[in-house]
Amino acid sequence: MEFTKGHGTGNDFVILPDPDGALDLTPGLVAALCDRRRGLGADGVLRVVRAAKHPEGAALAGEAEWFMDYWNADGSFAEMCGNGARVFVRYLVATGLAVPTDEALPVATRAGVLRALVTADAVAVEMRRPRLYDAATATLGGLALTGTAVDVGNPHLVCGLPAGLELSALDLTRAPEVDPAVFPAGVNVEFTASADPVDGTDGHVLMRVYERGSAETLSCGTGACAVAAVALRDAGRDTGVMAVDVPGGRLTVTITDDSCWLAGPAVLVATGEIDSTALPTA
Ligand SMILES: N[C@@H](CCC[C@H](N)C(=O)O)C(=O)O
Repeated sequence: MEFTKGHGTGNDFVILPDPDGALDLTPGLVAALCDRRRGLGADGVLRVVRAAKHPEGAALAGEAEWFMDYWNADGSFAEMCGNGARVFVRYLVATGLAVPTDEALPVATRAGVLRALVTADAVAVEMRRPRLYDAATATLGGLALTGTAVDVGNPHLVCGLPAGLELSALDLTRAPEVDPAVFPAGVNVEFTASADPVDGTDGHVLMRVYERGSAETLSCGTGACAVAAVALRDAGRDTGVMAVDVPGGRLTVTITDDSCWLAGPAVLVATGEIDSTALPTA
């Protein structure tokens, strides 16, 4: 099985080319590939399949040639992955499966068709505009933090830290507890602190994330969009440009009246072949 490994601000993925949708990708195989000791190791898998050849992509095949079949490291599905989409587009362009033009490149996902713009240093994707919809609590080792639930195609809970508590003090080796009635399908939880202004932006936020299906990661693109929307709301604004610093680097989120662009580096680091018979079995 051929693979490429890539990452966006440290959020890393195994990319599996499967243009005709022939691969029997199972939750067990995904979890084995993402195993950091006995597999390749990754936060998730991106299967590159023609939209027309994937049951969830077929309806979008008229709008986008390629479908991003995204899986979390534990073998569960997610509707959307912002960094995954950026790395997916980097792969399409690097392998010649798509040719970048001045026009934004469409990509089909479980959350609909997104558009991407590619430069040498960055890939920007237009995400769904974040929708802030509820207040909810995350509890972490006895610390209860109230935050804002946000829909970015996938579910998020954004919790600001109280004054005096550093992001680095949080223990994210365990999942934060959340109310399953508010998040019946689980949730990605972002913890945030504000930071000094960055030139060319309207605000600057630091964030750590515990991802549904992947545990703590170095970055989460949809999470950055959710965090930016909450920070803008807290500043009394609906639109603006936010720098979001994650442990793996910096993402820039630009929210307008009708769009949300997520931008940052997207890097391919290796290509090779996997001996799937040597992977741990589920
Ligand atoms: N890392 C991603 C989000 C991946 C999906 C998430 N774990 C979920 O289950 O919703 C990103 O960059 O957005």
